Amino acid sequence: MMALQGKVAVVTGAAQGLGKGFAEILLQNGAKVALLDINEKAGKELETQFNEAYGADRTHFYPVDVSSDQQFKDAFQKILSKFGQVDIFCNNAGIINEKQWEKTVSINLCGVVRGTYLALEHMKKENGGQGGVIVNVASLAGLGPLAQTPIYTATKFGVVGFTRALALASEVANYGVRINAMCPAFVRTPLIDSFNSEEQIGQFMGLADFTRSLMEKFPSLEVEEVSKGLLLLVKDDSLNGACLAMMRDGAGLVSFPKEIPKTPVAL
Ligand SMILES: NC(=O)C1=CN([C@@H]2O[C@H](COP(=O)(O)OP(=O)(O)OC[C@H]3O[C@@H](n4cnc5c(N)ncnc54)[C@H](O)[C@@H]3O)[C@@H](O)[C@H]2O)C=CC1
Ligand SMILES: CCCCCC(=O)/C=C/C=C\C=C\C=C\[C@@H](O)[C@@H](O)CCCC(=O)O
Repeated sequence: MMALQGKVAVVTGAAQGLGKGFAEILLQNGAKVALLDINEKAGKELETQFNEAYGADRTHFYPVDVSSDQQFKDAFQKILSKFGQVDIFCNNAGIINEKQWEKTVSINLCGVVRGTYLALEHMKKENGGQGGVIVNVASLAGLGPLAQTPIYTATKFGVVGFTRALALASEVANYGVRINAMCPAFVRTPLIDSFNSEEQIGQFMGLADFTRSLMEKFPSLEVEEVSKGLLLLVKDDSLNGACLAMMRDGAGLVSFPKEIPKTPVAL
């Protein structure tokens, strides 16, 4: 089990919702945490709140839009200057916007790739790094489709595929870095109200009742429950390439088939 005392973590989308919960559980377990978010006001307020609760200088906020390569790189350098190292990197920032779908891809998928490559470059043993762990936040919609949000679904499938491929690369090439994904069902944060917003859902607003019925099948989780899942993926040294599915009736590591199950067809 990885001990978190003295480790340095980075969490994107940390100003509210799941990111805030992830940052807090890492602080509670002894890590120092760099908070990254596009929302400067909420981020700075959270920095003050966390430093008061967990000790001065345990947390620092960096304003970053994860769709900007430059902002991400600049912030990473500043984090290294302040904290000296990065051991844990949680790519959590994500949005739902089916109308501005290229923006959604740039944040939800490209943002995860940007953060992961920055972290990997620093952590990889072949670069003289100390190893570490990366956790990418996908969704249950990265394992099965959410009809109302095809672009969001595509980005989350992308996060799962990217995480699994890179985890395999890390194992084969011995990077010394573990890369895992989280796939929670609905979680009580401001994001779940998106299904009712024409601005975010656009042409798929007619499917709101379909999402509502899915929410009855998968009742909302609390941020604190999902945060325990992050802690498991960070601490358990045996987990690389793991996808943790989380639902109200239980959490579990997803078993992916070694062979593709298929029904034969005549060609
Ligand atoms: N709430 C839910 O039901 C579920 C959420 N997720 C995923 O969890 C992650 C976090 O979502 P929530 O906390 O629910 O959402 P949220 O909307 O409450 O928080 C998202 C945070 O990300 C920040 N953010 C947005 N765009 C950004 C950008 N370009 N650069 C940096 N920060 C940015 C926001 O300012 C906000 O602080 C997302 O990746 C989401 O897809 C996964 C499954 C379920
Ligand atoms: C519109 C609000 C979205 C909030 C953010 C989010 O990512 C929430 C996802 C929640 C659930 C997605 C579920 C998708 C499920 C289906 O594809 C289903 O077939 C998966 C089956 C899993 C099972 O074991 O039953």
